[in-house]
Amino acid sequence: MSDGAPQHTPVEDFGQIPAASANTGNPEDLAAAREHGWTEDSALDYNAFNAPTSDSNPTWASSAKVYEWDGEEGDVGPADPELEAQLFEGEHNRAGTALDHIMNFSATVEGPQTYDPISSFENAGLHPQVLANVKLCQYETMTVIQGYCIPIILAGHDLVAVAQTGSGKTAAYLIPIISKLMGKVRKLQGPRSKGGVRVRAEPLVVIVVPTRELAQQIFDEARRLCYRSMLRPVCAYGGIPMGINLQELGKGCDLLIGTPGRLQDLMDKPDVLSMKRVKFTVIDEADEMLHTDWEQEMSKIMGGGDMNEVPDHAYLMFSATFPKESRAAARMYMAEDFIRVRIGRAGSTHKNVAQDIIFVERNSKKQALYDILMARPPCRTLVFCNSRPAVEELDDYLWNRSIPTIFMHGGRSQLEREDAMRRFKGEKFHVLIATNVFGRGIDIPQVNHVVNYDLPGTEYGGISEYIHRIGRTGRIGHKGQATSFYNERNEDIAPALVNILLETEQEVPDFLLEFKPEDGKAEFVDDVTDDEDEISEPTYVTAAGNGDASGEPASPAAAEGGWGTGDAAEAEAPTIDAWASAPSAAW
Ligand SMILES: Nc1ncnc2c1ncn2[C@@H]1O[C@H](COP(=O)(O)OP(=O)(O)OP(=O)(O)O)[C@@H](O)[C@H]1O
Repeated sequence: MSDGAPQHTPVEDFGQIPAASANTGNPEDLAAAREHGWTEDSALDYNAFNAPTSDSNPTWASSAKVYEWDGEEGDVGPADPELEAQLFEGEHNRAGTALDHIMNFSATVEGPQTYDPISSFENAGLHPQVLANVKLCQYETMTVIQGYCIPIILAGHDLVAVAQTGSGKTAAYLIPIISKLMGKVRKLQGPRSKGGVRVRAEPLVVIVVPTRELAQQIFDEARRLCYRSMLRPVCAYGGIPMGINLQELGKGCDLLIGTPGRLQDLMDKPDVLSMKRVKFTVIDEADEMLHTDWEQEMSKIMGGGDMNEVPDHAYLMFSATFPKESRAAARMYMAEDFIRVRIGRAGSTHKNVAQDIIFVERNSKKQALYDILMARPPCRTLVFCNSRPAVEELDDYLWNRSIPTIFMHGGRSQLEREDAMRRFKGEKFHVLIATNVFGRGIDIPQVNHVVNYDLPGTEYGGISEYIHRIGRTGRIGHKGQATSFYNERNEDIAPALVNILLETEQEVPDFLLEFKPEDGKAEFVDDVTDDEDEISEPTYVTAAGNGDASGEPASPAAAEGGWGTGDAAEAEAPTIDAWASAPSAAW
């Protein structure tokens, strides 16, 4: 076991010495793995895992540095070269060359009002510092979901937005929210700590996500987009000492990003956290968060405590999948005039992920995976199993065959989870074996291969989970490979799987042909729109899209890499002074 678990060598045997790095399995396997290019695992300090954690432990991702500016000399603070390098030069995804496959879906907008989409960040009317931060992020082309969501969020609507994995949904909500708040922070913001005295956190934005790793990732994106502003993001999730959260919240907080359990705990401490100023509540991976498993936490977060219930509070929900039952649940929380944006079919995926389905009997899976890893060039690989024991067993097996592995599941300590994450990002060619905890939202550059060692049957999230898992590769215009092991036990997912293969023009293997619809075309009965009787007097507006999933651009603008006319919504980027003096319609 490569990332901290003591099964292979008891922790105490290492004393103060870092663990030996080399896998100690069969010498032939070791030689074969090295010859193939699977690199040595790096040394791991087991003592660090056993060190007592304290509130000042600097290793927690939630303690990462944020830009601090009190605004006394203007809304935009001076550059901080060291932080700037850390935020923008570190490893994060840049758009790949196959961006057209996520740009050519048609968009559907449903709601009482529509907004022309915009097609470039320069013309989106963003706060100049947000625009500068977008440039530092190297976001050059605006993705379709961003072009539709930015004007809707700037206009203050409640929104449900569904778009393919890796299409930039996080920035689609963070950019307009941060832009709208920047320049108004002084007027809106809650207390700030002075002289080290803790204050009560009164965030303007609350972002709820299902996993700790996703909270950390969105926190990082918020740190980038809030750079040089007065806005202060804070991240709070379970598994770390509550004191760490209290310390960060006590400095003041404008954007709070967290997991539901920890947010609920914090809301139970009215002297620590007040929701009375919240202007935006964002539910990311919304279909997952609206699942009945989270009902108690979500009803508290959506309306509990002293939550701001004035209509100037917008609710935004985002996901790549939004099955019908989640859509019904979402409406409970939305204003009557909420807008829905769908890029392509809700729950669809793009063609940048090549999907192979391979028939493998249950007891041959380990060897099959080993063979695949040894047949393909080594790359950053993510392997999904459906249970924690299966993850650990597979990790053991591959590790003993000299493949560098890391494993991750909800049963690991937070220190282990954060270390696993750091190492997976830091090592070039590691294989991360994980449960569904890693299935959604996680954005790690150069994950070139995703393997569904266990396909997610209905009880593990079904086809939605499949879409999210394979979406860990092929992100934002990069190409990726997904391989899934199939046998008779996976028949429950077979019809839906075949539909996805047909929709994305992938080969349907012989053993799945019996599930192919007679006319050979993908059939989706549930994912097009809601039944009319479930919606209160809707006015549907279907916006002209820029194409369809076939990859054919629908307009010359799409062919040029831009799309939509968006004239009405587009505006010249204002100066900082003009921005600060502009009247705000809502606030
Ligand atoms: N306009 C853009 N140009 C280039 N890169 C972008 C742009 N917008 C976002 N990105 C980058 O694309 C990557 C994927 O974005 P993000 O994680 O928000 O995708 P997502 O749609 O939320 O995916 P998922 O459904 O898997 O959560 C991130 O690394 C992000 O920094």
